[in-house]
Amino acid sequence: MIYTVTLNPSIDYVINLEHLNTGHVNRVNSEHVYPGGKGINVSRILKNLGHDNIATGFVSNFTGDFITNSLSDLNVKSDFIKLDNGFTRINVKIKSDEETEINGGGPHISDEKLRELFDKLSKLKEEDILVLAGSIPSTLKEDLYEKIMEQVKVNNVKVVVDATKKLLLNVLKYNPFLIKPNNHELEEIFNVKLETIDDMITYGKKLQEMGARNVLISRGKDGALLITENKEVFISNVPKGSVVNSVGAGDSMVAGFISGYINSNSYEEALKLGAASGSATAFSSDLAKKELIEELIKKISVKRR
Ligand SMILES: Nc1ncnc2c1ncn2[C@@H]1O[C@H](COP(=O)(O)OP(=O)(O)OP(=O)(O)O)[C@@H](O)[C@H]1O
Ligand SMILES: O=P(O)(O)OC[C@@]1(O)O[C@H](CO)[C@@H](O)[C@@H]1O
Repeated sequence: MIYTVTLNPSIDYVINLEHLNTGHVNRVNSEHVYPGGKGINVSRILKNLGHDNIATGFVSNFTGDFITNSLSDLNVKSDFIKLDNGFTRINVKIKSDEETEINGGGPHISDEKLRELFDKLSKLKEEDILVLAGSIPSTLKEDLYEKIMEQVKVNNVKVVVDATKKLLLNVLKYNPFLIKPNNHELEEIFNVKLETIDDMITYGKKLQEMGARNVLISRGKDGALLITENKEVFISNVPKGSVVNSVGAGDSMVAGFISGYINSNSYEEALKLGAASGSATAFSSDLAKKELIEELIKKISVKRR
């Protein structure tokens, strides 16, 4: 089974407006709400691609109910721990001349509730895949992903981590199966400017030397590159299309990669399906549907470096 953990889910409130005038009242042209948070997005795309999975993490209050109800409507299995304080955050995504995001802080998670999560994860087995994705609420310690990995490593669970900075660096010693920084996160981690693909490969390989098995570097509209545990490097293009909403493109790429890998056992195919899924979400108002992913995969070309 595939499990996704979203410690800090969100309702994504996506609004479109001509132009954002800060300091004034703005009226939207259209508005949508989606269950959000990186792990939840991964779960939704996995389900769209035909993989049963279980989304877990913490939810709270009426906004948390929206998350669990929406996932149930979408036939995505979930097993969230309910908090009795605060509320699941609402993240505002403004689509205007540019994309602006305002992400909420999220509720406090007590030690007792954290223990419940650890209990759940202790039951995972070697054949399971665990996806740890997104930020952790500011009230939790930065070593949480590390602690989770330490626990599941005992059972040889394959772990995928999509997180930034210290959160990511700290888990590398537990040899995650896959990490997916974007090129900006890679720059931030090493405090460098990455001008060329070769630069990105050099720094991606450093993350491998620090313990990651496979490193997928997403580059937004410029595609992606993959450095595999077999020391191969693959580079993917992006298909042509108009961008509607790139929120969740990275999560879709992670889900597509996992799906491609499960289906074919080939890293090259995994990258293809990951790239098609990322672009399909960028070209959709909500997360990508299977039909568009299947159409776009025909336009993905992967080159070996
Ligand atoms: N504008 C775009 N046009 C076409 N494909 C895109 C675009 N943006 C993203 N993609 C596809 O999705 C993949 C992931 O996107 P990106 O690098 O933006 O991830 P991310 O920064 O993790 O995104 P997010 O945090 O919004 O989910 C890219 O590697 C690319 O394949
Ligand atoms: O605050 P975090 O956890 O870093 O990111 C949360 C978030 O921006 O990520 C997803 C897109 O990747 C959205 O669904 C969600 O609102």
